[in-house]
Amino acid sequence: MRDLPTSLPLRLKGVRYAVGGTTLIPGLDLVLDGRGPTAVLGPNGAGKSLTLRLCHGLIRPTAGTVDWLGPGAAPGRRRDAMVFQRPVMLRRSAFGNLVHALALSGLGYKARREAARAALDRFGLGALADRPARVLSGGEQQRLALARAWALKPEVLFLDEPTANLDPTATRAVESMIGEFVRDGIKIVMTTHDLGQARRIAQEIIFLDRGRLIEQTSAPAFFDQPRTREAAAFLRGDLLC
Ligand SMILES: Nc1ncnc2c1ncn2[C@@H]1O[C@H](COP(=O)(O)OP(=O)(O)OP(=O)(O)O)[C@@H](O)[C@H]1O
Repeated sequence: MRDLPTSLPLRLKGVRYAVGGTTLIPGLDLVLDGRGPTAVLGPNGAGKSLTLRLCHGLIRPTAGTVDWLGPGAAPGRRRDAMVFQRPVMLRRSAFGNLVHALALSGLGYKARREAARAALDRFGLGALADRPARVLSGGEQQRLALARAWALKPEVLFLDEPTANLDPTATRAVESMIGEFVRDGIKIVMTTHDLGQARRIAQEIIFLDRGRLIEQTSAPAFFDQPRTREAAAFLRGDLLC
């Protein structure tokens, strides 16, 4: 068990995000603390992926601020990782992909090879170590991407629809890995369209609609007694308009 994340809370204050004159996120105020796992829910186009990308620093807000406020937060210190719906694998073996990511994080030759091996073994991927990563199945690649992220020892892991293209068996395998991350003390923030998955995994729900934060609440409260008309309609499967 790792210590609780020390870089959190992460605060988005007055965040606006626009592309080419079109405002996609009009103004987002959000605080992510050590509670969780957190599921970010909302209809297509609600701004879930953009919000994760803003949190992770992949895109910069047009206005407003994104700040890590915890006692362990320090400028330039990497404390979060992100895994995408379609993982990006380099043209090398599964093991080579992990070693490469660990090299970029600054680990020396021997340490990164040991850490890569440990990550593959920990998640039952040892048999895939020498296979070219790009020929692995979608489920195997996603598990490899998660093992690669875990090997970097993030405090916070952003997952953007990690099981969107996976069959039930691969989905279960990914959810089981997420469970292990949580037990390791990693704060999970994930988007999903699978409400069953959100119920299984999340303790906190962030519900977005049209780039706005509509609700941030505990998962039981969200599913049993949504406070807003938008959330209730979303849970009923109604189109939001
Ligand atoms: N680079 C971009 N240029 C223009 N529009 C964009 C860009 N990136 C995202 N958008 C738009 O911003 C809105 C929010 O996108 P985002 O991907 O965050 O939605 P989402 O909630 O993750 O949706 P989904 O559930 O469909 O994946 C969408 O309408 C999308 O088309």
